[in-house]
Amino acid sequence: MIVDNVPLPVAGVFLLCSILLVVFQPRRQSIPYAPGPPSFPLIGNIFSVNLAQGAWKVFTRMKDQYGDIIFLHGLGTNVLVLNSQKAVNDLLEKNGTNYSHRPVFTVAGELMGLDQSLALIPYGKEWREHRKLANIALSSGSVQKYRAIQEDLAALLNRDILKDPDDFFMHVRLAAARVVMSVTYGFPAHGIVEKYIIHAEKTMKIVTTATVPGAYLCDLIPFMKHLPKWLPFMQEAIHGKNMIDTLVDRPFEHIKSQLASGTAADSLAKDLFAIVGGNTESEHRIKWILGTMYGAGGEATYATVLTFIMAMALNPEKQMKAQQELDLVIGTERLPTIADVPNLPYVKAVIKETMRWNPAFPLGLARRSGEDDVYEGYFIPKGTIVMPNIWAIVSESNPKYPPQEFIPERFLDPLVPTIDPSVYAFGFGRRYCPGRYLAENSVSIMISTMLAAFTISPPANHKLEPNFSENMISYPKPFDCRIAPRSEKWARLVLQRTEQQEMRTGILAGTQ
Ligand code: HEM
Repeated sequence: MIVDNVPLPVAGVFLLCSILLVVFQPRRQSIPYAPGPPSFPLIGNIFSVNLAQGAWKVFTRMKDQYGDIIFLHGLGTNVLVLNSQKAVNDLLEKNGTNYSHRPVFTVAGELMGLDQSLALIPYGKEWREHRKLANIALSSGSVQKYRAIQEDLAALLNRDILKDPDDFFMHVRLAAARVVMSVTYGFPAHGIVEKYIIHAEKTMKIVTTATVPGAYLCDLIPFMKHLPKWLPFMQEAIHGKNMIDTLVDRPFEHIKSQLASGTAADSLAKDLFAIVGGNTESEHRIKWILGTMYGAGGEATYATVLTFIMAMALNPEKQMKAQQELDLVIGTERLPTIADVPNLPYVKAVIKETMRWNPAFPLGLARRSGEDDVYEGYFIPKGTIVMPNIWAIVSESNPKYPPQEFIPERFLDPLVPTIDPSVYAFGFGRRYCPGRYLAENSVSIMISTMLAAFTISPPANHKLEPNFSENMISYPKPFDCRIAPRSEKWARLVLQRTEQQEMRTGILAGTQ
């Protein structure tokens, strides 16, 4: 929790106010809250888990003691953790009317302006308008027209890795961002776009830190937003707002001028303008939908592909099995395409296992309850922050196969079926990830082409340990591995593939 940048006396006054609020708030009825860690007078048990750092593992361990739902409370904030697929289904899927709100983030939402983005907009009329457009533009049918771009950009990723394998983190990051940028705005992969991507990365660091429930004391004590602007957390909010405004505005102005001059390529932007036209209200909406796609879409794709690279370096025999399947089904004369993936059951199992082994959003994206509710005999007050613990769902997914091990075969076992990650990795119910189909195509083409062209091995001089960051989006922490073409022939094929597409489309040539 970011409390260290608020002067102590100020924090003290607001802490006192919130304690008084808690003490004098109306008493609830006698239905008990769900179990949770020991509670202290006034501050409750809200500080017993650090919500901003790896809380999913702590909650999963607590499941043995407290069960499928865990309640934390304190300083006027209530948090309910859902530790099983059943609890998630019962609340987030079946009772979507009550559980499709997002937490109120005073700093990220109100002060930085993110409450205009589809991911944070309060559940209601405006969210439905945004969501309707996003669903049309990103439906499984609509995203088919981006397949060729996704394949081209996966080929470009392979070329970058071939030329400079040690910098694979950067190449994957750039590839994931390029896909979202090309699909969202139709911009080519080089030139000014790289500046947009660098800016987006810096902005997303701010966003993912600020949108963890309780990240700022001000989120727990909202009237702190009236404090002077010179306070460090207010300065952070002002800086965040400037960064977010630039992220949303700059590419939008760029695409608008391309649309006006008739030079815009196929993109979500073009589709959305065609659907709703361009009055001021709809322009504002389109601007924020596009900005959200572009912000939300890259990070999780990047995290998933890096997790795959780490899994391959740790599991050479699984990698070999996938390569044998590719050689048998596709041959050794070309890279796979998105259309090939359904014919590659083991490669598909590797992709699913990657999303299960370390899900990009281990604690989902938090929700908020709109009304008081009772579940399994426990009281859930209105305004409770609800966290689906995807990590716990993953752990319960198949007792026959240890959850911490990378075993794609778990998805091919007809006798003891494992839950498909599409059931949890992209969220739940009405706020389910609208970018799922696009993301699945990106992830599967990047993974299958890398499997076809390269062998990924652990570093020669030290043991590789699987370590992941513990933020809202979980990535592998920086690690070394060796990535080499499977043969000279594969190296040539990778180069030829990008040369052909550069000649064919010019999309990679950087013509702005
Ligand atoms: C592997 C890649 C991805 C993963 C694992 C992923 C996962 C998720 C998850 C877990 C949520 C929260 C849903 C909930 O509250 O239940 C979400 C929301 C969202 N995702 Fe994705 N996502 C990915 C890629 C994308 C892409 C490519 C886009 C856009 C092009 C996108 C756009 C969004 C948006 C706009 C939301 C907010 C939806 C709302 O609040 O109504 N995501 N995603």
